[in-house]
Amino acid sequence: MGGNEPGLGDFQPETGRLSIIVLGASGDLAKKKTFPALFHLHRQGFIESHDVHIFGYARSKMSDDELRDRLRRYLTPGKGCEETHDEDVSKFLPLIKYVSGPYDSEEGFQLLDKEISAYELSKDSKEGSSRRLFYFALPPSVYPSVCKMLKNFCMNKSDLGGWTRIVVEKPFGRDLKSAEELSTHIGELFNESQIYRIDHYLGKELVQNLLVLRFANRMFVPLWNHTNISNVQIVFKEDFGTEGRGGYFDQYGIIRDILQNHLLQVLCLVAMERPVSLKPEHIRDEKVKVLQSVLPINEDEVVIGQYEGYKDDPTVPKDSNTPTFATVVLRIHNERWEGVPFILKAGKTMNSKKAEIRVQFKDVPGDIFNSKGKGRNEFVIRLQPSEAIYMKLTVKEPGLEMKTALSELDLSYRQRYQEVIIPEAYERLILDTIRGDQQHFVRRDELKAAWEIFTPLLHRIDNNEVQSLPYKPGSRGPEQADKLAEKVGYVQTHGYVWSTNTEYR
Ligand SMILES: NC(=O)C1=CN([C@@H]2O[C@H](COP(=O)(O)OP(=O)(O)OC[C@H]3O[C@@H](n4cnc5c(N)ncnc54)[C@H](OP(=O)(O)O)[C@@H]3O)[C@@H](O)[C@H]2O)C=CC1
Ligand SMILES: O=C1O[C@H](COP(=O)(O)O)[C@@H](O)[C@H](O)[C@H]1O
Repeated sequence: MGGNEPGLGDFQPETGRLSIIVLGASGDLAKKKTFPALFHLHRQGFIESHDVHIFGYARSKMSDDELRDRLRRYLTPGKGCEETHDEDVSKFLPLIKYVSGPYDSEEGFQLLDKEISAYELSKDSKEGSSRRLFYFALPPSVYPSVCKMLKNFCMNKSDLGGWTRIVVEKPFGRDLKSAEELSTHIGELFNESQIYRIDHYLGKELVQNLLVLRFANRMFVPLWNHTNISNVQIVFKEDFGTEGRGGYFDQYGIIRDILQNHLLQVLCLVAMERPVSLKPEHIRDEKVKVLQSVLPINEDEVVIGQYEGYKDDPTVPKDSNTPTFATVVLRIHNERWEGVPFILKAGKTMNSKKAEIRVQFKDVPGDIFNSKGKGRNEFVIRLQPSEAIYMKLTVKEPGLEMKTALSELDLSYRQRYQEVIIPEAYERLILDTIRGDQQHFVRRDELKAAWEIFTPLLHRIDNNEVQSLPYKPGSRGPEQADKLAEKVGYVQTHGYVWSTNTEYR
């Protein structure tokens, strides 16, 4: 296969030029996420002007300068880089060249290859030593034709230590069958080691911290199981709706958009066993085992909802049953997690914007302080906004009396790491792709196992056999969802006040 991947152990220094090709360069993802991530990598010196060229490819007709002008306003200064920003932008934008063409035309991709080769040769790069990274900022419907075109016309030629890698975005299929068809198709053209299935939640700072927290802290090791943990919630909330993306969103819904990928990936990292090492395959092996241990979803442990006003969007069908909210309880059938509900919850147009993992511990047996009902121990990892890790503990209230209260051990990143710039998820993941590290990407068997979990439920929703309940924009979602969480064991803390600062609420 053109563009071989060196195997572990036969490392070859990378000397060839790097071309990063953003397919779908005129689109939303490209301008909001992909190009800004490349800009920040360039600004920090992770990709350098003498070594890299960036190509945008899309159907729209425009010049290099038109694309650069479009992108300019999305390139925001990093923390502390305000003064050099204009200079940073003026060094970055000239690296971008635009090629226009359809996604299924030989001529378009031949032209793209010609432009990439011309750049490589202009830099004295030997044929076969060049590195080509194709980023699919595209709808999945065109993946098959684009993969075929790349394979036929745009691969790194021969085998002098160069490579060709593709980064594919979600949605990767609509269900098990379509995802497997897509995987088979792409798998016939590219090796698994060339395919980087991106899930940007795996690039978030606190998601990357999960393995360290779990496996580098002795105090968690004996506690992390069904003997001590009552339930785990993994929550994603947005306080805005589909905002003009209604037509797109309606084909997928919140389960395909958030639960099947982002929240399930987080669940894997919370629930997996200790990997043999940090090698990508060892980590991914353990994640697959978790997914394969998830029991079929019980519909009594599902609440789906749709916010009122969703169907006012003219691109959404008037009879749509697509959920914009879902709470789904997953149960992992293994020695560690038997009996512990993993409550996955996601919603649009909710009362707040946040993503967090909340591990709730069981009540203390033989409690002598009568503290039951005042709140349980919780270990909370807030992924966003304002990254934080905190632990809710029962302590003695200061004073002469022996009264207990809930307080916290608090690691707020903004206070603790004041000078640190936390990289954007996309920045980190693109850099991983350049470095050939697949640890934070989804392997084919993981993807399959993830679709196996949700496909039966999704088909029933698609067939209107499970109904979305209405909920008010700005609310907590259908009240049945809170009732479900309570039924499976979550105990809400009443009256706990952490701070008067409303920023976090
Ligand atoms: N370092 C930091 O930044 C720290 C911040 N804090 C802040 O203090 C505040 C309180 O902390 P904490 O208790 O952890 O978080 P919250 O008060 O946000 O929520 C506690 C839990 O109660 C749930 N809940 C809220 N209302 C209801 C309801 N009506 N029915 C059922 N469940 C409900 C929440 O669910 P849901 O997720 O669905 O809303 C969440 O799981 C938060 O704003 C938190 O961010 C606390 C400690 C440290
Ligand atoms: O993948 C998606 O994620 C975003 C939310 O990402 P975040 O990093 O801001 O949490 C969501 O808005 C979008 O619907 C979904 O497709």
